[in-house]
Amino acid sequence: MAYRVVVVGATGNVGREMLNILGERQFPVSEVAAVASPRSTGDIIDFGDTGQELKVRNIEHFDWAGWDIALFAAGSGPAKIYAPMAAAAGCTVIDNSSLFRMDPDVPLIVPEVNPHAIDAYRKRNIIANPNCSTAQMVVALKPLHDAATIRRVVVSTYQSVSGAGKQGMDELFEQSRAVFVGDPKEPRKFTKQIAFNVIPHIDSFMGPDSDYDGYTKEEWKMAVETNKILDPNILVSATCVRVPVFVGHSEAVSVEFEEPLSVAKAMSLLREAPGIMLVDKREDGGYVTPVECVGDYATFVSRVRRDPTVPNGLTFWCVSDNLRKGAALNAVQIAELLGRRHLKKAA
Ligand SMILES: NC(=O)C1=CN([C@@H]2O[C@H](COP(=O)(O)OP(=O)(O)OC[C@H]3O[C@@H](n4cnc5c(N)ncnc54)[C@H](OP(=O)(O)O)[C@@H]3O)[C@@H](O)[C@H]2O)C=CC1
Ligand SMILES: N[C@@H](CC(=O)OP(=O)(O)O)C(=O)O
Repeated sequence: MAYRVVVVGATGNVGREMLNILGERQFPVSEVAAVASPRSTGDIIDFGDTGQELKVRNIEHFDWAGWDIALFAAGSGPAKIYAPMAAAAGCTVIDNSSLFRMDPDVPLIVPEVNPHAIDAYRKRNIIANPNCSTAQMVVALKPLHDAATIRRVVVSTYQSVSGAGKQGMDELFEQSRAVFVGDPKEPRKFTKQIAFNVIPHIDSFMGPDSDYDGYTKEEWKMAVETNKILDPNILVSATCVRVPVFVGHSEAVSVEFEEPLSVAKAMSLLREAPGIMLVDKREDGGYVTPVECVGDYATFVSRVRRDPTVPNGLTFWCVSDNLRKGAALNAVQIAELLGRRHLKKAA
């Protein structure tokens, strides 16, 4: 037995990676539907490297009955309309948007960190996938938190333009060319020039009624999602920055613990932890950069060192493919977890 799986937003950056990863991991599918907006109805796309082609279906006319799992990567607007529709028809939704993440009746899952929380999914038949920057950070924090209890995290992100979808990638490409040939380089998707620049602004600004006044929503999401996934007592202060990299988010993470944790112990825990690849040689090139993580499943951790400015502190660098662990891979891992723990339909 196998599942009937819908990929919503199948023509986008994340949707295409979902199809790739379903194929790569040989997820047990009996049928896959590629669904997107009416703009792409009838387009033909590949089901990863399986050799199968899929004709894109219009979400507005899609019949959710009889489908087992829907992986949504179309943003909050379509999720608000269609995820409850799919869920009510008996199709379990795994949604990549931020819409349901903080809903107390919707589990927010990173399988390496809080797999058991998935058991509450039946309340709404919806499971949320975290923000891309949160996902890679909590995978790295989990083994360290288990060993020495994290009190506070200060993180700065270096987020690639693919986090802003196809339009973000096109803007970096076109602006880079425009800089060289002297054409105008007006920002469209981003607030300022992204080519050869960095922008300390991702998502909207939080208002004065919030504890996070002056932070952006991306920075707030990193804090509250870490609390929901890992531990509500961890304090998180994030600064999220868009950088001119196509794929791969990087993070400089400083952690304060309740208990002492040596660099050697932290490295040994990270080496053994699921989803982590420790690459940490204190020499030229002994660390991972975003272009090196593209297409990989792992969250790469490098440059682990003691933070001498606090009693029990460590600082590290972490890099991951935001379209994979930050979105599509994590969603497929959730589907695998759901299958193992609840659906039990596949062989
Ligand atoms: N990129 C990332 O790192 C992360 C993304 N996400 C989430 O995934 C979503 C998709 O991201 P990404 O793939 O990068 O974005 P893209 O812009 O590359 O793709 C958007 C996809 O959504 C589809 N879509 C847009 N509007 C509708 C609609 N009204 N009904 C049905 N489908 C629609 C598009 O279809 P069409 O081609 O027909 O327009 C396309 O397939 C994001 O909005 C976000 O919620 C979450 C975490 C990380
Ligand atoms: N905001 C992320 C991608 C994303 O879509 O996040 P969210 O699903 O939390 O809105 C980025 O720009 O890199």
